[in-house]
Formats: sequence, C-alpha cells, structure tokens
Amino acid sequence: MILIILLFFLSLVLTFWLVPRVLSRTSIGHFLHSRWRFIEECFHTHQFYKIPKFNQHMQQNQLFHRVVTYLNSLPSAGDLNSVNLFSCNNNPNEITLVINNDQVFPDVFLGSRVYWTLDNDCFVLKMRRKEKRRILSSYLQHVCKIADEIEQKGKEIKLYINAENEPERNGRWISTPFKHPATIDTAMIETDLKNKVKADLESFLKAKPYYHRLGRVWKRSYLLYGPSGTGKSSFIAGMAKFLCYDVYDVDMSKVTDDADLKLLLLQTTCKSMIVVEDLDRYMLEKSKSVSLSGILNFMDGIISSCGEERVMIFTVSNKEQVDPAVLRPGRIDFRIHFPFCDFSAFKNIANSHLGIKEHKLFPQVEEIFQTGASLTPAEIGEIMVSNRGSPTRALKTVINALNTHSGKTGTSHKAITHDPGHVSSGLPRGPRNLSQSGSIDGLVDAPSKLMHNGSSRSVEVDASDHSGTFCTENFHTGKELKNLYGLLKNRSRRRDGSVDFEGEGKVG
Ligand SMILES: Nc1ncnc2c1ncn2[C@@H]1O[C@H](COP(=O)(O)OP(=O)(O)OP(=O)(O)O)[C@@H](O)[C@H]1O
Ligand SMILES: [Mg+2]
Repeated sequence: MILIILLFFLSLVLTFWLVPRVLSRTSIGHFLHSRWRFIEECFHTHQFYKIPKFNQHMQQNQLFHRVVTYLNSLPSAGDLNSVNLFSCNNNPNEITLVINNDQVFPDVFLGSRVYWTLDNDCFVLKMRRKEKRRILSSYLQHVCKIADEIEQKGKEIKLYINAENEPERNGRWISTPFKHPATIDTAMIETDLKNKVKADLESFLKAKPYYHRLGRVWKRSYLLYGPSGTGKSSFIAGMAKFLCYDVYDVDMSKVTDDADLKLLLLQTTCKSMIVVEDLDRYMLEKSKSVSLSGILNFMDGIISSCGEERVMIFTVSNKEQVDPAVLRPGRIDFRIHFPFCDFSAFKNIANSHLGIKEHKLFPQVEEIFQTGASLTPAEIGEIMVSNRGSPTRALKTVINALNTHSGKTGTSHKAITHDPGHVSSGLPRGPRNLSQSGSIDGLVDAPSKLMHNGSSRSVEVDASDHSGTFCTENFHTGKELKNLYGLLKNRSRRRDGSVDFEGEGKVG
C-alpha cells in the first residue's frame, strides 16, 4: 500500500515538476512548442505583407531598416536557432543581429501573434487575416516608434555653432561631433535634483500628444543659474547626452540682428537642444545687436513653433539682472540653481576625484565650510586634479584655499549676499592679492614666473613659495594659460557682485 502511495507521488512529481522543466530547458520543449504553434496556425488564414529593402528606383526603403532595428531589439531575438551577427565600421562594439532567410521570427502585439521572415532582400510580415484590421496599422507604427527611439539613443550627437554671417556660407551652423564626457550623473549638484531633471526630461520626451492637445508647441525651456565655475555648461552637455539631442550653441556675439536670430532658429532641426549661455551678460551689453524683443520672440514667439521637440537652455550668473519677461513660464519652464560647493558637494568631489569617502582632514574641512567659506566646484575640482597623487596634499590645499576666502574676516559669501556693497568693497569673495598665501593664489601668482622655452611658454608654480602643500605643475600650452586666466576671471566676476548667492540648489 505504502509502495503504491509512494509511486503515485513520484509520478505526480515527474508529471508536474520534472517533465515541464526538462521540456522547457531542452530543445525537445522548443521543438514541441513550435510544432504546436504550426498546427494551431494551420487552422487560420493569413495575410502577408512584403517590405523590400529597395524601391523600384533602387532607393533604400527606410521601413526595412526600421524593421531590422526593431527585430534586433526584441528579447526573442536571442532565442532563434541561428542568426547572422554583424558589427559595423562606425562602431565595432555594436553587434547587429540579422535573421537568416529560412528563420521565422515571432512577435506578439496586442495579444496577437505575428511572424517575420526574411526572403532575400525583403521582409515578409505574416499575421492572421481576421486580426489585420485590428493590429496592422498600429503594429507598424509601433515598429517604427521603437526603431526610431533606438536609433535616436544610439546616434552620434553633434554640436553646432553659429558662424559669422557670410553670404557665401551655406547655412549659418557649423557642426562637429559632440564628445563631451559629462553626464547628468557626474554633475556636482544634489542627487535629488539630478533625478528631478531626468524625470522632467523623460516626461517631456513622451509628452507630444499632451502638448498638442493643449495647442502648445512641444518644447521645454530650462534656466541654469549660478556663479561661474559651478558646472552649468557641463550639465548642459549631460542633458544633451541624456536626450541624445544635437546641441545648437548660439553665440550671441555672432548674431547680427533680430532677423538673423530668427534665421538661426529656423535652421535648427527637431530633437535638438538650443543653448544660449551667459544671457544676463549679453543683455547688459550696451552695443548688443539683438533687441530684448528679438530675444523674447526667439524664446517663445511664433517662430519657435517652426520645428518641434526642442529643449532650450539659457544660462545666467545672476537671474535678478534679467528682465522678468524673459523668465516667465513658457519662456522658462524649469530653473536649476548651481550654487557654490558646500561640505556635502565637497565630499562628492573628493570621492569622484580622489577616490576617498572619508579622511582625517574632513572634520577640518567641514568646520571651515560651517564658517561660510566655499569655493566653486571648478576650483575644488581643479585643486584635486592637480593633487590627485596625494589626497592629503589635495585636502590641505583645499583647506588653504577655503581659509583664504573666509578665514581672515570670518564672513561668509552668504552674508555678503544681503549686502551688495560688501561685494564690491573687496571682502572675502573678491579676487585675492597675488601675494596672499594659498594654493590657488599660487596659480594666480604664476604669471610672474613665465619662462620662455622655445616656442612654448612654460609657467612653473613652486609649492614651497606658498603653503608648501601645493602640487608643482608645468603649464605649457596657451589653453592652460587660458585656464589660469579663467580662474582670475572667475574671481573678478564675483567682485562684480554678479553672482547669485541663494544657498542650496533648488528647482524653481
Ligand atoms: N562633475 C564635475 N567634476 C569635476 N569638475 C567639473 C565637473 N563639472 C564641471 N567641472 C569643471 O568645472 C569647470 C567649470 O564647469 P562649467 O564650465 O560647466 O561651469 P559653468 O557654470 O558653465 O561656468 P561659466 O559660468 O564660467 O561658464 C570646468 O573646468 C569643468 O571641467
Ligand atoms: Mg559655462
């Protein structure tokens, strides 16, 4: 009796556990499954649609390529018995999978099963006749949409800059591949804020029907504001890469008049990012060639409806200096503040640049931050890059630089905010005297040590002249000298009181 019960249980286990597992993990299961599908399909009549690679004039059929991209993206692509694998010259790491002539590629859409086969240079789509009305058109739209999204993600981004307005030039934009290494994730702003921006961009990408239902142009505008060197331009690069949009960087100094600005906009493409940097500074210029009304129309005028799916980005140091009409919703939809570094931002930079999460000097750094001292992410990053061989030396250099900012008066830059008079009176955030101690001042001091070395000018900065903690660096190129100049310029901008000291990053 016991034996019978045991045998019964054994047969149950075999039937319901072992057999399905064996079948699902071996080719027997696959074979039986496909035979069953074949038999099932025999009871239906089918409709066939051909998608040839070329038309009668031997021009490429874009739908054919979209189908290739789409089929490649399906998870079932890997289940086929045999496929051809290709990689292209442009990107050898990208493997493309192309089905064989004799392969059947199944797909499911809205609960219906469809089949793709490749017949020489022609895809054949097979679906049940009774279902074609319900799914054919929406299925093909789905194929195109997915393929376009994939292509958009994989495409090489381009940076366009507006050239001088010369009659013989064909178009106003010159392009170059955009290879900026920054991403939204590498930006030195709060993680929450990064996630908000990503979510906002993602929802914008999907919002075409929504915008159209409202009768609005499908575009979104961002204002990035904050002092120089806080990472605004790098963030723009990250946003462009996130969207996979080409970037049109408008150099306002090359725009000849309002009409020229309109023309530039007309010559941009959809799915692009239009960037105008330092708008506040441009608007303060006395002899500017574009009027306020020209800028307002560019941002949200009738002309902005020529071309869709565009993101516009404007950067300013001080948004208070910008006409409120420029900042109204529609012209600016999302504001991102780029503040000076606080201790938490400092720790992120130390982690990314030096690979340290903790250090015995951190409490000292924190203490100085609490006095209100701070540097821009660019300044801290630069010190860390220069001293990356020694975290201790890097941190000591940061401490020196922070002390130089706040130590002597104990006044924070936040305190200065409310008293613009102080800003121009040369208090802590102003440019430091060349003879002051501190590593960055060491850099500033460098021009006095310019050395002529053949055709290249070499600037040697000697640590021992100052705090003794500064990393010795040689500056050989004009670009590096320009960086030095940039640091000087950053300081003098702060003296102008043109920066916005609002404290923590926030979304407007
Ligand atoms: N995540 C980062 N980590 C380290 N350095 C960074 C980071 N982001 C930007 N930087 C550096 O900081 C410097 C300033 O960045 P960026 O040019 O983006 O600032 P900005 O706010 O646009 O300045 P400006 O207003 O002067 O144009 C650059 O040299 C850049 O390489
Ligand atoms: Mg910038």
